[in-house]
Amino acid sequence: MPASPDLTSSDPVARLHAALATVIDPEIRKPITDLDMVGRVEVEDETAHVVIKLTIVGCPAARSIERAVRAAVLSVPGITRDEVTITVMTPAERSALTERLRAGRGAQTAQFGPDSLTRVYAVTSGKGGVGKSTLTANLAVELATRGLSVGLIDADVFGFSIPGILGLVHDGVTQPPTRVGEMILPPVAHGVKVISIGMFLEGTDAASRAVSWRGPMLHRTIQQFLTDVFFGDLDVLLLDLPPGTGDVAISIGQLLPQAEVLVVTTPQPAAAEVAERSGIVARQTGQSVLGVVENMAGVELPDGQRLSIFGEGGGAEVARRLSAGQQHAVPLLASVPLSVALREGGDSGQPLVISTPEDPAAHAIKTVADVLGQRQRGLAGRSLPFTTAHG
Ligand SMILES: Nc1ncnc2c1ncn2[C@@H]1O[C@H](COP(=O)(O)OP(=O)(O)OP(=O)(O)O)[C@@H](O)[C@H]1O
Repeated sequence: MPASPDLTSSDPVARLHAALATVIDPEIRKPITDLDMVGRVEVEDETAHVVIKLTIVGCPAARSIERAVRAAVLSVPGITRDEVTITVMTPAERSALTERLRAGRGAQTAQFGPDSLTRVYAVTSGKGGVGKSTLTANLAVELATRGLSVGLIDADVFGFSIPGILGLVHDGVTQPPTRVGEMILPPVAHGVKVISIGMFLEGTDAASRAVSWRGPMLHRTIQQFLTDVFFGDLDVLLLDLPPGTGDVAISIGQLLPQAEVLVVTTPQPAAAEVAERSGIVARQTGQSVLGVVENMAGVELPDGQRLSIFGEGGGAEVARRLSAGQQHAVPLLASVPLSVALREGGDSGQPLVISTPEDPAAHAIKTVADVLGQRQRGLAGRSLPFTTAHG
């Protein structure tokens, strides 16, 4: 741990360290000084000589780190020139860093176990195409804009759409995560740490990206996401599950028994039964159903008429059915109307909650975020292995 930053120190090297402590690794989201990425720091006349050790060769964040380091160095009073040398950590330094990031957690141990303070929400639906991924992505971004540390696992292995919705697909290529040894650093989109099976598949054509896996392999993939992906200290982890009641839902039940489940449905009465089933499976695997979100609900037209393409009442019906025989009623958390802006935001990688926050659909999504953002399992008061002020 570095000495506490002092930008006013009379020692120019101490001032440089203080300035470098403001540079955050964009992937790990910690100050580079906490990550042992700063090597030699010297001052000669008014020139700062700084050695930065990147975690891996060809680190995608290299450019932005270098830019931030130069800006930080030149912001120090008395420094007018910078000599920044970029090198790479030795394997020993890298594995020491990986160990520290795991904070004593063994290589094979999953994050977010039962004693974790992270709130885990699995978003499920009975049918496909009801807007589960769109809502999950918007909820994650909304929670991140509220200052929470948010991770998102796209466990919809057959229809992974989260990277596209969050703007992580460029020219048909999904931004890959960075690997540091065995550790995988998830790309960050709109403040959310995102991991998706789509990031591990080569090629841009549909055939090479089609996933047809059996249960055990799906289970291993989700398990790997929970062990090898470095999420750091999260307040909230969201999982976008595939539609239905298949293997992934059961794996999540086993791997994350404390997960609470959100059931997404359309207002169509026929969809209610299948949506109810996904909630029941979640319960059978020991998870609790937090609530129901109705999506693609009716919209008010300019002439005041209501257009309900998918009918009315499906959300309330699913909530009613899932409440039957339960000690606590399962609430209908929100009814998200059909929205062109919501669809466009998904297509352009600019989620509605930040691109058009005044849209009625954004308001409904924020109502759900109000519930998810309550920090019953938050990190407050926990002593953490890293300084969190910048992380
Ligand atoms: N409220 C809404 N208004 C308009 N379009 C919406 C709304 N919600 C979702 N959509 C659009 O509907 C389509 C399906 O949404 P999405 O991919 O999120 O569904 P899904 O339930 O995750 O599907 P699957 O699980 O099959 O991948 C997308 O084109 C999305 O932009």
